[in-house]
Amino acid sequence: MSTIIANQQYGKDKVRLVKVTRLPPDPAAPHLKHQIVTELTVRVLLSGDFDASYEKADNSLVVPTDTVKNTIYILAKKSSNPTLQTPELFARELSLHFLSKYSHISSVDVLIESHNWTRIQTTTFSPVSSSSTGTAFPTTTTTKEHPHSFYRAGEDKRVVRLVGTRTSEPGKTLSVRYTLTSGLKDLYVLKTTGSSFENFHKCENTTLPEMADRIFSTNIDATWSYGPLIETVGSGKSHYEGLNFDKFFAGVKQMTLDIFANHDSPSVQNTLYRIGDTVLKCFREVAEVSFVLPNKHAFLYDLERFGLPNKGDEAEVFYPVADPSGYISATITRKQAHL
Ligand SMILES: O=c1[nH]c(=O)c2[nH]c(=O)[nH]c2[nH]1
Repeated sequence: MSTIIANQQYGKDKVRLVKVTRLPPDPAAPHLKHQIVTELTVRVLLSGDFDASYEKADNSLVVPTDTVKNTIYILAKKSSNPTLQTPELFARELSLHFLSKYSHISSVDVLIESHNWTRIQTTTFSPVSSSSTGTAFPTTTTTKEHPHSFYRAGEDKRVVRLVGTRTSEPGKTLSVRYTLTSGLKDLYVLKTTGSSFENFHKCENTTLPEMADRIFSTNIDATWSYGPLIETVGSGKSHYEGLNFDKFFAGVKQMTLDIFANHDSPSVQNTLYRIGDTVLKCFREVAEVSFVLPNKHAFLYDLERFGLPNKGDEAEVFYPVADPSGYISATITRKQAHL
C-alpha cells in the first residue's frame, strides 16, 4: 500500500472574473456613469481530510471544484471590499469562507492576479491651423478621467498568494494563521543607458566583453511578505486589519521604477538589491522581499559589414532576443542585530 505524504491539494485554477462597480451619480453631472472595473484571475486550492478520495475513491467529502468556482463568483458579488481592488482582502474572504463552512478543510491556498485596467484620460482637441501650410494640428486643451472607459496599461499584474491554515479544533471558534505574500508580476522595463557590467570573472570560456554602457531591460517579478498574521474570527483580533496593502503595492511599484530609472546600474544583481533594500527601509511592516529579474538581452547588430558605424557612442541599432535571458533573483531581509 502507498500513502499520500505531501501536496494533497485540489481546487479550481484560472477562474477569470470581471467586476463592475457602479458609483453613485455625481449631483453636478448626474448623466455620467461613474464606474470601476476589476479583472481578476483566481486559483483556490483546498487541503484537508481528502485522503479517502485519492486512496479509496470515496468522494463524500470532496467539495467539487465546480462549487469552488461558483463560490469565487458568489463572494465576488457579496464581498465587503466591493470593488475587489484590494486582492489581499478578497483572498482572506475566500480563505475564511472555506475554513468556516467546511470543518474537514484544514487549509486554503488562494492565488489572485489583478490585471492592469487603467482609466482612460480623454482630451479635448482644438484644431489649430498653421499659417504657412494651412494644415490643422491638434493641440490639447483639457484632459479628464473618463468615468467608465479603461485601457490595459501593461501586462503587469498585482498578485497575492494567501494560505490560510486552521489553528483551532474543527467546530470551535475559528482561528487562522495566514501566510501572505503580495507582489507585482511582469513589470516590463527598459533603459537605454545608465547600465554597465564590468570587472566580472573571466576564464578561458569567457567571450563577453566589458560593457561600460548597455541597454538594460527586464521583466520584474517582486513578492513581499509581512511576517506572521493570525486571526480569531469574531474576536476583533486580526493582524490583517492594520495593514494598508494598497499603499505597499503602490509604494513598491514606484520604488522599483524609480531605482531602475535613476540608479546607475553596475549589474542586475546590484539594482535588485538596492530596490529590495529601499523597500525594507521604507516599509517596516514588510518582513522580506523577493525579486526575479531576467536580464533580457539586446545585442548590437553588426552594421560594420555594411560600412555603417554601430559601436560605442554610435551604437544605435540592436536586436533584442527572447531567449536565452539572464535570470537574477534574491530574497532580502533586514540584518539581525548580533546578540
Ligand atoms: O548584470 C549582469 N549580471 C550578470 O551576472 C551577467 N552575466 C552576463 O553575461 N551579463 C550580466 N549582466
